[in-house]
Amino acid sequence: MSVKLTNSEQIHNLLDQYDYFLFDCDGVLWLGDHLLPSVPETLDLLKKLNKKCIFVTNNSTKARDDYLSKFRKLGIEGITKDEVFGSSYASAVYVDKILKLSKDKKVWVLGEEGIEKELKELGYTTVGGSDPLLVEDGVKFNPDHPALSNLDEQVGAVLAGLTFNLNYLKLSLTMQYLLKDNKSIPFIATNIDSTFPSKGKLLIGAGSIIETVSFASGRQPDAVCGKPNQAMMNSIKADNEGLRTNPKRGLMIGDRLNTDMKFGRDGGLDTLLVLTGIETEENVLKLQQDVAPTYYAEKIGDLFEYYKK
Ligand SMILES: O=C(O)[C@H](O)[C@H](O)COP(=O)(O)O
Ligand SMILES: [Mg+2]
Repeated sequence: MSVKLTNSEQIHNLLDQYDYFLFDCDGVLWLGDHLLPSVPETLDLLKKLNKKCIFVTNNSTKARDDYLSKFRKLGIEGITKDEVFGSSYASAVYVDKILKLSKDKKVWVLGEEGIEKELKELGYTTVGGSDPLLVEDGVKFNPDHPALSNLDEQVGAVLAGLTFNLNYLKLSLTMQYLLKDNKSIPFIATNIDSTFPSKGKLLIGAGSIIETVSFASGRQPDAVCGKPNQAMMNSIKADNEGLRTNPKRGLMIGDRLNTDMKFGRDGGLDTLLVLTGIETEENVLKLQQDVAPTYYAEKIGDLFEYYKK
């Protein structure tokens, strides 16, 4: 049964128990550009207590550098690039190190600049993505659009993730690449999140967008690189020996059961679910023990707010 964090003694005991705090971002630290309550104070408290904070997001619209800018813009200083892991970075590393795609091949992107930037940083050329030629503001879809009959023969992989700038042309082009060459072009997805938590409402998530081209092409992704895939956990453990040798000194904090909580549990960490994103207390209380988070709380800021009481 998950323990709800509601008092100072629980928080003091929790802070003594863990050295590594892995934070999901959307629905935990912020909702879009709205910082959630007492987040800076909580991160400052953890820093004062010499805790290691690492940020792990499935939101592929930004590259790691963009997240550093977002933290600074929201008044959170002192975070370094090696403390930020995103599904755009994890997917680009997959293309480079696992798929071993030759650098003279291109990657078709259904997604935003975060994916493009991480791929480019590894030396890849991308097509699609934020290309302005694929924006059809106010223009009726043209089934004879030249791009649909002039696919780029250099494309050697399709990488799909979250985009807020979706249109029928981008979906249709992605589908053409998934069907091309007898469906042989590798299909990589950044993450499976079905919804995107926004202020007070749930919007369409990357997983639902990817499901569209998956259903239409009759193909499932060959790899899904974000949480709960352990690739990012393994990278984090490779950089943090204390967590590698004793994962129970780590706490994974998130808002989604099938990504964040599974990611932490599968990595051998304890887990804290916060109710500021996707999940509800009612859902948590119905969970079987084997998938229930170790703890849950109304919001991450409760770590600070109860600590000082
Ligand atoms: O739709 C998505 O991709 C996800 O809702 C979103 O980006 C999750 O980000 P996270 O909560 O892992 O920071
Ligand atoms: Mg989240």
